[in-house]
Amino acid sequence: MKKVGVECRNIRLSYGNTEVLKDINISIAPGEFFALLGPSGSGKSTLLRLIAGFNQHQHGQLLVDGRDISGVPPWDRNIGMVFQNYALWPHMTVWDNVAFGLVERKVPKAELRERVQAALELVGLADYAKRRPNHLSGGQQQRVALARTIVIEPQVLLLDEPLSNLDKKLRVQMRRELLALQRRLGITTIFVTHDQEEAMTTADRMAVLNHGVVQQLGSPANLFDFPSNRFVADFVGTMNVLEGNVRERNGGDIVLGVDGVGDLRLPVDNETLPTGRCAASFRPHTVVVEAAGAVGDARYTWLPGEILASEFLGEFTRYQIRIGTQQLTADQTHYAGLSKFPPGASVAVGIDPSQVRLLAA
Ligand SMILES: Nc1ncnc2c1ncn2[C@@H]1O[C@H](COP(=O)(O)OP(=O)(O)OP(=O)(O)O)[C@@H](O)[C@H]1O
Repeated sequence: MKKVGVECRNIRLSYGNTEVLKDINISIAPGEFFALLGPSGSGKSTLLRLIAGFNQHQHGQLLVDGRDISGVPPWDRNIGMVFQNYALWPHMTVWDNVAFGLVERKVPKAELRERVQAALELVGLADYAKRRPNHLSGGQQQRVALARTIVIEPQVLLLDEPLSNLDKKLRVQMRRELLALQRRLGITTIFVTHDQEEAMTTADRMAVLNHGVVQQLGSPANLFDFPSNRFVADFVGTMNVLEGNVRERNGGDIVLGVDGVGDLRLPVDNETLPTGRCAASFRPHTVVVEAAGAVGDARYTWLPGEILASEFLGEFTRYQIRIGTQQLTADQTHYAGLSKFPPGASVAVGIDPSQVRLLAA
């Protein structure tokens, strides 16, 4: 099957006076697994439904394979969508659910049988053809919904939070299956989720949406390592933020006077030398915690701190630490027998300047 690209050009959509999508520009490559990530109400489902043809934008263009399909009804789009609640027909067997789209399209019987069988095999449900959906587990129902969509051989597959009804373990298993299936079929896929882990583990690239605006678009690693603003930094993973004023510039370095803490010397990219008020942002796993007074690695900037609280999460311990008048989070890898710092302990907190991103405050 031909792989097609999907492009949103200057798309705007309003419900009454409320602008829900504001000038969306996204270009998805043929065969790409693309995630739309954002909090509740950010406009993810509205955009997905717009691509499916259930919502109509008032401005801009929607191109599939270079052709503007704005105004083309859903059934003429060759786009398949899997809904959050699966939307299976409870009175029909698994077979009939999967066959439905082909019956509608008046596909000849022999071909229909072959395609339904192949779709069920693809999702590992060939032995469940005679069951009804309510006699299946959540994961199996999800697979039926996928088979039902894939069987019509859409050029684009849209998935609206397809894993959110499953428990955590099954969700992890299903997202791997989904990715493997997508790779096998090579079908351009757009996946909506509010779960950053789900987006990061599956997507080739993703867009973070907030209030109907694309905040940033890129590979998961790019967004995680180089968030372009505070919203993305906070939404994709956990981020420490220390606000302050740029006090001095020195070659490739700047000195940030962090409120209530003191100076932090940071290397910056010359082209983006910031001025004025800034936020030094860094991930909890890049922070090192040592006993107060220990001689720490010279690569780090060391600040005195006090443990406020700790959470043991198995693989690591997450500390809340007070430094000056601010608070930060530090994740320390856990090893058997390793003692932990109790609340109230004085510690030295090491910040790795190479891992700090300066963002607009
Ligand atoms: N039919 C509608 N009429 C009016 N407003 C709507 C309609 N559908 C959605 N909205 C509004 O549009 C905004 C975006 O909704 P949308 O469902 O796209 O968000 P979302 O990011 O998918 O959220 P969630 O993760 O909760 O599904 C919300 O403020 C919502 O209230």
